[in-house]
Amino acid sequence: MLIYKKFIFDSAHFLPNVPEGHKCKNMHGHTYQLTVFIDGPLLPNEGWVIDYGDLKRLIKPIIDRLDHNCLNDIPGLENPTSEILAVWLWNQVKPLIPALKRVELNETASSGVIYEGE
Ligand SMILES: Nc1nc2c(c(=O)[nH]1)N=C([C@H](O)[C@H](O)COP(=O)(O)OP(=O)(O)OP(=O)(O)O)CN2
Ligand SMILES: [Zn+2]
Repeated sequence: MLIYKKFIFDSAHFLPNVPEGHKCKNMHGHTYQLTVFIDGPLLPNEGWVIDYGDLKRLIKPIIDRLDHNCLNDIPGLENPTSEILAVWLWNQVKPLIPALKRVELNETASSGVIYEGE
């Protein structure tokens, strides 16, 4: 069974590698929405795959590194496109939650990325 939990965070960024004149060369901010999907068996006693509270406890410290910070200042996020941030989030979460199946990251209401590992 696939379950999910969403996290919202606000971060500033700019994209250093876009051409001069591209709007994303300028520092700006987004309210990102991250959805993590966990795949596992329905545990018969608990009646759940994993406690949503445990997901929050494990993932919130990662989100706290991003929230109200400039992504470009974080090692590995020097070029913080949605794609690179999704891979970075995957690499942070996967060791903590091996049952991680997918991350979905929305940068805006209309733009986002889905990553399921290599
Ligand atoms: N493939 C990618 N393209 C773009 C990325 C990205 O991470 N991956 N990022 C940006 C910028 O961060 C930009 O701030 C967001 O662009 P966009 O979705 O075009 O934002 P808008 O709010 O202008 O989009 P609307 O069309 O108004 O919804 C650019 N490209
Ligand atoms: Zn942006």
